[in-house]
Amino acid sequence: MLLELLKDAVSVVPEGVPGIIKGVNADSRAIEKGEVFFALPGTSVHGDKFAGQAAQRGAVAMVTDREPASDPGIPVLVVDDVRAAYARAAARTLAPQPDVAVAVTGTNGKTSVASFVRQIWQTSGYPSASVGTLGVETSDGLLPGELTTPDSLTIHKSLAALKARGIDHVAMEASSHGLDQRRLDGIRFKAVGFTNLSRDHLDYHPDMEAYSKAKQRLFTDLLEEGGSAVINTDDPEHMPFVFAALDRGATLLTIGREGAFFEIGEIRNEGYGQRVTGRLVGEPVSFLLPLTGAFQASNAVMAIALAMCTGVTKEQALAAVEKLKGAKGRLELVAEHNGAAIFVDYSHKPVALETALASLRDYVKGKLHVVFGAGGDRDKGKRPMMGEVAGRMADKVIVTDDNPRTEDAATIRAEIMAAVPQAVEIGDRKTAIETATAQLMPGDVLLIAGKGHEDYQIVGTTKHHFSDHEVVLAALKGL
Ligand SMILES: CC(=O)N[C@H]1[C@@H](OP(=O)(O)OP(=O)(O)OC[C@H]2O[C@@H](n3ccc(=O)[nH]c3=O)[C@H](O)[C@@H]2O)O[C@H](CO)[C@@H](O)[C@@H]1O[C@H](C)C(=O)N[C@@H](C)C(=O)N[C@H](CCC(=O)O)C(=O)O
Ligand SMILES: Nc1ncnc2c1ncn2[C@@H]1O[C@H](COP(=O)(O)OP(=O)(O)OP(=O)(O)O)[C@@H](O)[C@H]1O
Ligand SMILES: N[C@H](CCC[C@H](N)C(=O)O)C(=O)O
Ligand SMILES: [Mg+2]
Repeated sequence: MLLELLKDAVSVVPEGVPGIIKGVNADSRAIEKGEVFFALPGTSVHGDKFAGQAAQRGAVAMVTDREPASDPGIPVLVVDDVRAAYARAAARTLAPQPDVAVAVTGTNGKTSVASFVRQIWQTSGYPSASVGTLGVETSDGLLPGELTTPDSLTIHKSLAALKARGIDHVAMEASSHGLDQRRLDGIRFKAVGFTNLSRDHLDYHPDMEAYSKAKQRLFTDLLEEGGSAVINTDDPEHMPFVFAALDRGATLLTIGREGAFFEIGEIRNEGYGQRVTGRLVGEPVSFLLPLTGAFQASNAVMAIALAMCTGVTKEQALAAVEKLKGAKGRLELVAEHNGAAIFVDYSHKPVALETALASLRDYVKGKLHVVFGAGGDRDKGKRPMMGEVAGRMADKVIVTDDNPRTEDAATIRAEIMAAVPQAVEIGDRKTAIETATAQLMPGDVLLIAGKGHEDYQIVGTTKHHFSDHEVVLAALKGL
């Protein structure tokens, strides 16, 4: 790997760096001989603390954003935005990447939209992948990952592997953490999308404006020149994204009830699916979406727009959405029992929970039940908000555990229960699900919210195997 490649990422290459470098890494524990160590300002510690270890393991230089307190014994280069430099260096050293990348941001719907874009591309004849909360997915299967937007090095290793397999189309989820931490800065997107903005992650971002600004980076900084921006104008927070797109000189495609690119007209339930009618660039269109919940119509329309920005025709896109499969655990009908329906959903934020419960109300002839909790070591403000939503939207509420992590699980439950005192508290998630399923009467609907695709419960720092799907099916067998 030529040192030349680094020059794109940093303005001046320090004296003494050899002509050939092996690669880049921001983790001193994983540095290999011949690599350049990027010392990043972390949320818990600054990477420069580990410069000595990096040098000892064979780093040939260090790039960072402040003068190190002590001489690490290797050349040091100080840059303004070392996270961005790291992302660009990772991109250059691991090039090439797939030719066509699109990304979607927003509080809810990213995983669904990325998956739908991948499926539309695939059905239209483009080998493709999605990268996000579920991991890296292709038509061959899923490689699970840890983060929604992985770190730059992981992303570029994945992209390089996809390219090597002949995959040239990739749809990515851009989380606010990922955007703020520049994890995607080495990628230029041909099209980007904004779904919606509501409360989440205020443990990380100082306020909602900072949270929105982090998401706007996708439009202001990462969209390639002449690229396209798809915006859901049904969301009240969409305007800053329109301005960001216009500032960038992007082609603007609006979708929603008043969308100019796709105007959503009527959405009518057909069984657990729905018939969507509207206008695509003024022309009347209609498709049968085999998914539950009006929010999925919005996600599908966004995916149609992103796919059409990248070579898919209107006819291909409309045919492909009729075959869409929902992302695992996104308002997924897991079982029907005794005339009642049981859904698993990944709503772990107030608006998502409200959206899921509102979507299911259409199917309730008896009572709407919900079992949910809230994650530990995450935004605490969400807890009473989710409690309030459940109390208002459901008839029977059970509050349980959802990844308490290093927090006291009973305290998390109490913070939810404060806003929904009529709820029943059952900490053990398995018992909570068993109790709820045993209560179901004909015409009832049960929503098990928060975990979706997850197959674990994190208590302390230990991941225990736990799947809402498995517990539901086992509980029904016992009834
Ligand atoms: C709060 C947060 O976002 N942390 C992420 C961040 O870590 P950090 O930079 O703060 O790490 P740090 O521990 O302070 O260390 C600073 C630097 O020192 C380096 N280091 C550290 C120790 C050592 O011995 N040697 C060493 O070199 C680290 O590699 C790092 O470069 O950067 C790391 C590498 O990219 C991430 O793995 C890590 O994600 C943690 C595990 C995490 O839980 N993140 C979640 C909150 C997250 O990012 N979630 C979003 C949103 C999900 C959603 O949409 O709901 C996601 O995209 O998944
Ligand atoms: N367009 C939407 N509007 C409102 N709620 C939605 C929308 N799409 C999905 N949801 C709700 O949000 C949940 C998560 O959906 P999805 O995984 O697609 O979103 P995400 O943005 O990827 O979430 P995360 O930030 O956890 O990665 C769904 O299970 C559903 O309850
Ligand atoms: N990517 C999300 C996942 C949350 C899922 C939920 N089950 C929880 O643990 O809170 C986050 O880190 O906030
Ligand atoms: Mg996601």
